[in-house]
Amino acid sequence: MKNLPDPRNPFRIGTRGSPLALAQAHETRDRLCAAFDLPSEAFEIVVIKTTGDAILDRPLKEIGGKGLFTREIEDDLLAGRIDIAVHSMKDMPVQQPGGLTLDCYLPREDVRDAFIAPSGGTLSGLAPGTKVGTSSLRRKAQLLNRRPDLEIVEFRGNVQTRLKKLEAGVAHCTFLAMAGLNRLGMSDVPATPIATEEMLPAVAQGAIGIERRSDDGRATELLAALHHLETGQRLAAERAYLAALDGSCETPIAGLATLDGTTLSLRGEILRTDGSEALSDTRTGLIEDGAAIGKDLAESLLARAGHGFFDWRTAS
Ligand SMILES: NCc1[nH]cc(CCC(=O)O)c1CC(=O)O
Repeated sequence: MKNLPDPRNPFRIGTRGSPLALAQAHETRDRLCAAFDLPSEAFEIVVIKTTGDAILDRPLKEIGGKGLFTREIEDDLLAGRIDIAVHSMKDMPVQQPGGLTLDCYLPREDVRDAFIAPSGGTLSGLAPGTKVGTSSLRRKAQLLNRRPDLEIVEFRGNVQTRLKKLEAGVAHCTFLAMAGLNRLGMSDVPATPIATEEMLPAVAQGAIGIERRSDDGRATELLAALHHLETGQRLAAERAYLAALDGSCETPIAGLATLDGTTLSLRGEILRTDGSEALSDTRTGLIEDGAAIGKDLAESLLARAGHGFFDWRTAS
């Protein structure tokens, strides 16, 4: 490959500044160094402060929802201030702005949610009225669906902030993605993984995506060497499902694709925000039909839900 980055002309990797985002950017840099036998100085990690990082005291859906953490990074990418942007795919809208391409995924981490209770206890053993901290509409609805007797406490901030809130007694327990804990190397956190049959994760949970300007030939070549095929195939189905559901941060939606030989299975769940109703189903087909499987599953769930399933959106 001609025109490889070098320390005098480093390739700029844009990221948010949270510890998890930085870990993901470093993983991206390390993989690029290994794939092209380059020194780490050939890359520069550029930290971008986003509005979502600055506002910590309000629920995400009030300040702009999904895309809030990524729009400003995408502006820097379009303006040429960075060469690629590293994202948690779980936080990415299904469509990218014109001029940008998102088709490079790193190998997916553990997709499961984890139950975190520093003062002990199990998820099934929680006493009625226990305070559970989460700001995720999906986790809140899934939990209330099974345990309407629990109390949900709004809980934003990065992994470290949430753990501090638990210590301070704001809530008794919380949920975090295993992927985040693993990528941060936080094996000391008392985390119990929850089986996906028990709590279906968010679409794209555990996957890192790398975005580039569509016309940047160098970035296209560099990222082609990093792309993980199976992760891309699973996300194609999950994101087609999300797109057909018109999913945003404001709707409790879960979805997970798994591969077995030439077959892809996609399980999806949609819930009323208060947890009073949950609908789920699974579709299986050929891996290359992932996008159609996603759309088909979404449409059948929406048909069962009927008009008004998500109507709380206009009600409050
Ligand atoms: N919405 C925040 C967010 N985005 C991605 C992750 C975790 C890592 C991942 O799923 O890749 C988290 C935190 C969490 O849910 O615990």
